[in-house]
Amino acid sequence: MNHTDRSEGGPRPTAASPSTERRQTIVFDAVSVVREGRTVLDGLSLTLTERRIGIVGRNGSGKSTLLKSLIGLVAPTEGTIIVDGRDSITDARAIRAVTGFLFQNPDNQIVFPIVAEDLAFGLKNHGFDRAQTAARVDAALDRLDIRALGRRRIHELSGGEKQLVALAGVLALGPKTVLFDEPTSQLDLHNRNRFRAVLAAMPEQAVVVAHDLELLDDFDRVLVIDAGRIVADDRPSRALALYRERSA
Ligand SMILES: Nc1ncnc2c1ncn2[C@@H]1O[C@H](COP(=O)(O)OP(=O)(O)OP(=O)(O)O)[C@@H](O)[C@H]1O
Repeated sequence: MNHTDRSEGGPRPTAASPSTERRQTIVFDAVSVVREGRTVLDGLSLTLTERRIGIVGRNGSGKSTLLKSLIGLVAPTEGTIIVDGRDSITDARAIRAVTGFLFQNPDNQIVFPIVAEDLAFGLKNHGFDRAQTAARVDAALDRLDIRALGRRRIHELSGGEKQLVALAGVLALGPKTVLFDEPTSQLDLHNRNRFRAVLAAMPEQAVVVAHDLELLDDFDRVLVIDAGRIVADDRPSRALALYRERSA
């Protein structure tokens, strides 16, 4: 699965220990994104340092664009985005080396048919040797309690299993931060609960775009975005109440 910046390689993550503090400071400075004459992000200025950051908003409000801009997949038309001192455009490779991205549809991230081979492909592309790769694949599958899926064919997995495999691929690279774009959109209640537990146990920083508002209940901070602007930035209870009110 094409979890982080495989195509460009980039510096290898230096530490993967889940016990160490892993988070980055993300600074949006007057960021606007204009696409085909439409303002998608409108003058965002934000500093994000928390471990759990949620982003909510109606369809088309700019949430995915915000996530993608953080790792240089979308360039600001105006302003800058700095992640741990690195510019999202000129230093995109370095940012992606420590910032994983989990797409809405895990099928988009599949490269190899067998789960373990697919995970190994991502690691080799990041410069890990054969022994390191095998150890990291095993550790990531163990961490999510999905070792049994290692030899399975990805296209035969359920949506929930694929989502967990995709996350294993991201975590195996040792990111500081993981960006999630609607991670539970395809999951049934059981797998949602499972994903929630996995997320709660992750020491890595997480920025999560979600329509599944319950997922964000115990987050540190929630941003409500509307037409490319932040209309609330608060603890979950307050931010989500405001979002529910605006959506009624
Ligand atoms: N490359 C592009 N060219 C033109 N318009 C774009 C482009 N990328 C995004 N947009 C538009 O920008 C707006 C915001 O898109 P974005 O995907 O960020 O929304 P979102 O909040 O993630 O929506 P959803 O909840 O539906 O996933 C949409 O109206 C979309 O059509």
